[in-house]
Amino acid sequence: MSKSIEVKTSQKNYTVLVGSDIFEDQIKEVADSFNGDNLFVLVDENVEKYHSDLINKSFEETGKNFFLMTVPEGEKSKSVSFWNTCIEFLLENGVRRNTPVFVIGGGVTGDVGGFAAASALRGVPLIHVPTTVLAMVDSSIGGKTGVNHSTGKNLIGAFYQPYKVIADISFLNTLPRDEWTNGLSEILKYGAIEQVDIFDKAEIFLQHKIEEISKDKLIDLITDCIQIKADIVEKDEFEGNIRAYLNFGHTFAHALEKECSYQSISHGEAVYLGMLAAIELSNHFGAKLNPDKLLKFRSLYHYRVSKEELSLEDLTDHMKFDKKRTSQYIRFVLLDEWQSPILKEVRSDDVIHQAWKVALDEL
Ligand SMILES: O=C(O)C(=O)C[C@@H](O)[C@H](O)[C@H](O)COP(=O)(O)O
Repeated sequence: MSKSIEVKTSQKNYTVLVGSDIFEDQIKEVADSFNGDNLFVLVDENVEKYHSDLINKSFEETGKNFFLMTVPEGEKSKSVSFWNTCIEFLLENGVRRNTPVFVIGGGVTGDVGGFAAASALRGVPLIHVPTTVLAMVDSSIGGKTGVNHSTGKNLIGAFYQPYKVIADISFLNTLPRDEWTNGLSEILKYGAIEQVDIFDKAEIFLQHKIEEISKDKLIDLITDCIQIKADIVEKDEFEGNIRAYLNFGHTFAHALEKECSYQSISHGEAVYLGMLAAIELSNHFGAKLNPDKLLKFRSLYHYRVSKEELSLEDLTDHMKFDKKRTSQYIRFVLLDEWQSPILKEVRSDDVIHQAWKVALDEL
């Protein structure tokens, strides 16, 4: 079974294909749709480790020359310096405006590789091949590309829509368990901001061992999430208003990731705590949200950081670089009720600290 979603944006319309064992055929089909003789491939080092035979065979079968570069794992690759390495790789090997660049990996590879594709020659065709749950349901969709800066996460980048997204769930077979949980947070986010039945569908992660999850149910859930994101992106491509709702929990999360030097906490682990903090903050402003909807999934998260290591003042300071700010105050995505997100400026650090405390008690 495979499912496709069309994403319509001002830059381009594109297809997101979700299925199992679709990689090889899709690479050939996409490669055939371009005239030139060359292809570029940026691939995450772990994906390459487990899937190099499939990747090499698939690109060899296109009959074109392919230049392949490995992207080291981890958030350290989301840097200006590694973006520059990608640019040198593309330019020195003769990338042209019509040369497709395939970016194969999770959120880090997609973000930095996507930004390289967005900026080389002011834009070359980008094909996202997300290989993690997080990248399939979130980061490969909607055109956000970029790298981190010393002042904060994702502060340099561009909106650059891909030519196509190929989400082959067979790559998930080699994904470590904690990486599944990393993606679960973004799935739960869609439940919180938009579609209540996502919470029920996400229970497959509680009910089954990863290897026993039905492929059809997984494809169904991933497709639902992509459709929610596609609908939001179509209405507000450049985050003028409602796209910011996709940032639910992220103002807290990005601060946590920075405080942990992007090492001892993953993006998804941080988003989970960030959503708990955002729920507490929403309740402070009058919502009546029961956090059990999220806490039900707590056992799937294995944190390596303790609350004693974290300073509320430092965490709150990091939030001051958040991109959603339009004044001196931090702007949060909160909920009036489940599936009813709002943007709200919060003026009191004490109120923010209280939200942090409640979330960090989960550590
Ligand atoms: O696509 C979006 O818009 C999102 O905000 C999705 C987020 O889940 C994602 O983590 C995104 O990369 C965060 O972007 P940022 O603009 O807050 O850096």
